[in-house]
Amino acid sequence: MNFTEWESYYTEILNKFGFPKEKDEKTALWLSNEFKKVCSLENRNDKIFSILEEKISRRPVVVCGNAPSLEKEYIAFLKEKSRGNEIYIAADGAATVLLQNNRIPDIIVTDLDGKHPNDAIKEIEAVDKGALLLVHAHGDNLDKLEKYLPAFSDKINQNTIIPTCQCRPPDYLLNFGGFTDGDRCVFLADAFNAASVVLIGFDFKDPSVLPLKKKKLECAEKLIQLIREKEQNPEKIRFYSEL
Ligand SMILES: Nc1ncnc2c1ncn2[C@@H]1O[C@H](COP(=O)(O)OP(=O)(O)OP(=O)(O)O)[C@@H](O)[C@H]1O
Ligand SMILES: Nc1nc2c(c(=O)[nH]1)N=C(CO)CN2
Repeated sequence: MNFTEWESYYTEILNKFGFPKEKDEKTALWLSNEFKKVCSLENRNDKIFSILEEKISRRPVVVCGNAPSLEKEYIAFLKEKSRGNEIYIAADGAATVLLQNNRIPDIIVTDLDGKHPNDAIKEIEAVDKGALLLVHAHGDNLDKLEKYLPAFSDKINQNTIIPTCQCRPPDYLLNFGGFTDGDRCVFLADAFNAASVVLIGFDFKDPSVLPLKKKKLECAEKLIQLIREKEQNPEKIRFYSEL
């Protein structure tokens, strides 16, 4: 979804959470400047788009959310449903769970704000092993970006680290739509025309989450539903429980 289409959903989310747009824009600009220091803007978006297209287009995709059910569903998916040719897109802390199960995610979508402090360290490890990292700027993660971005500095120039935001994107940043890391994985797969998307590790009724996370998960559920309704083929995006 491009920004023009995304903007009305974005405004609704800002109002729902009381997040100021200016704070999102400030972090996005900071991230843009970090990229400006080390790489040229010329042809950059073309390169990034072709990298993502090569990874995702016409491929079966497994999107991994980080609900407590993730590990069990991953093991069951591998045993019972996988054809062995899927690419894995992990939402933030889901990357840690995949790594613990000997799977390097192909792509990680993160705001570096996962529930375990170790998640960002594991994401750095996954990038060293070949994962692409979509690193997200929003109004409440500037501190995390400042802390962890230096660990990726040698990769910024190699198009392995792709900066994203939820506001209107400044130079270098991309916005495919979506809010939480998990639903943004689905927006990404949809933007690059995945052949199919299976979601594992999504539990919108998880009783263990705190109220703010619960509210964020409500948004994630609605946004995933929105993408599913836009899809001409209703079978294309399915939760594990629907397989
Ligand atoms: N029950 C759940 N608990 C946590 N995450 C879930 C759950 N169900 C789905 N998810 C998805 O997994 C993603 C990754 O969650 P994680 O807790 O690792 O990161 P997070 O940085 O806290 O997520 P976010 O910042 O997007 O809220 C979430 O963005 C959400 O979309
Ligand atoms: N400003 C702001 N934006 C967000 C936030 C957040 O806490 N603040 N959290 C998100 C997913 O957790 C996504 N976007």
